[in-house]
Amino acid sequence: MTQHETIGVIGAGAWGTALAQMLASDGRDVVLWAYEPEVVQAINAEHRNPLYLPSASLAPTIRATGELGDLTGIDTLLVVTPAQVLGKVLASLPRPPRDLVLCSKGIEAGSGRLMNDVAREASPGSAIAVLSGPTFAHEVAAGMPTAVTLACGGGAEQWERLAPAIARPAFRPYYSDDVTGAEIGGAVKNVLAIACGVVDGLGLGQNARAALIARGFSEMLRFGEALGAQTETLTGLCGLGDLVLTCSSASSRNFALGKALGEGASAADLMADRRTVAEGAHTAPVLADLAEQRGVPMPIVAAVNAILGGASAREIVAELLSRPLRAELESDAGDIGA
Ligand SMILES: NC(=O)C1=CN([C@@H]2O[C@H](COP(=O)(O)OP(=O)(O)OC[C@H]3O[C@@H](n4cnc5c(N)ncnc54)[C@H](O)[C@@H]3O)[C@@H](O)[C@H]2O)C=CC1
Ligand SMILES: O=C(CO)COP(=O)(O)O
Repeated sequence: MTQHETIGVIGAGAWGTALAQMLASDGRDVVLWAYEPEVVQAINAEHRNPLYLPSASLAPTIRATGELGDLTGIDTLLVVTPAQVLGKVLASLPRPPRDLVLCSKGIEAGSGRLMNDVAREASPGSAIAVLSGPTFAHEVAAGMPTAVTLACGGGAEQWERLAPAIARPAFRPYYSDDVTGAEIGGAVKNVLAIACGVVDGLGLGQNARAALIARGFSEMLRFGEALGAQTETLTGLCGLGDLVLTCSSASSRNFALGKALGEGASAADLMADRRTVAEGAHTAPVLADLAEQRGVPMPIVAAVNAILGGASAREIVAELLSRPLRAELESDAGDIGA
């Protein structure tokens, strides 16, 4: 039997646990770092993660640990913490690994940095890749077919190392070298998924949701262009693909958060004491600031930010609908003077 390299996964929420299970599906050893001691205990004793992914039975070759030092000597580490703690967790690694594959979706509050910039500083010398796409954790854990963008900052040479380590029969990575684009797709779609949830919660119908997806995608493209992302990256799995998935299903925590807001729940109540992460709620304020600083119009992102800040969802949607009529494409704006 082929001797596979051991892979490490940092973060045993729903997504880290699902990725560990997918990676272990060829019989390889996976070391999974978990933040909570009870998660370490449950995975090692019962091969389950009742806190974050109760539906999955986990492979016995997944070994959980609470010690980041246990990842020392593993060349490939997938990083799957919430975005806001990624830098802190990586800075606690005793030694930077050869390859870091970032799977978290968000922008750092305060600094406005994408995760690859955060990781570069926290883990100097590691080659950085970004894995992102339409990937509900429970489906990946169940072995259902899934495709992702694997954007390799280390180019084709890094892809040659990572693709065989990560691909499985039902898990297909597609190569890209656009790390910035892959990250922007995942971060922005979370905020747009909240918007679609709000529209659903308000009962505004499927036409409105489709309009939000299309106009939200324009915002993603504009922001991506301002930050140097390739448009083609954002039209792929990690942009449009993930946007369509999370804007259409209450399996998305971001969509579900938006739906509850649309139904009238208060943002403060919904965010208090929540165990699972809805990254869009953390990304919206920093994304709205970045867009404003760079002069990128992102009215849907601004609307989500306002609702998360306590504004009435119904009033904010009414404001969005009363904006002046304009050209759909910026390239046509000059024709009608708008
Ligand atoms: N769940 C999914 O289907 C997918 C999630 N993602 C992304 O993966 C990242 C992680 O999300 P999930 O695994 O879903 O999380 P989750 O919502 O299932 O669990 C929360 C996670 O945060 C960890 N955590 C809480 N406080 C922490 C701290 N101070 N330090 C370190 N870890 C802490 C918990 O241990 C747990 O791993 C997010 O950025 C998310 O956007 C990406 C693709 C799919
Ligand atoms: O990113 C995801 C699927 O690709 C998961 O979305 P949620 O974080 O909204 O559940």
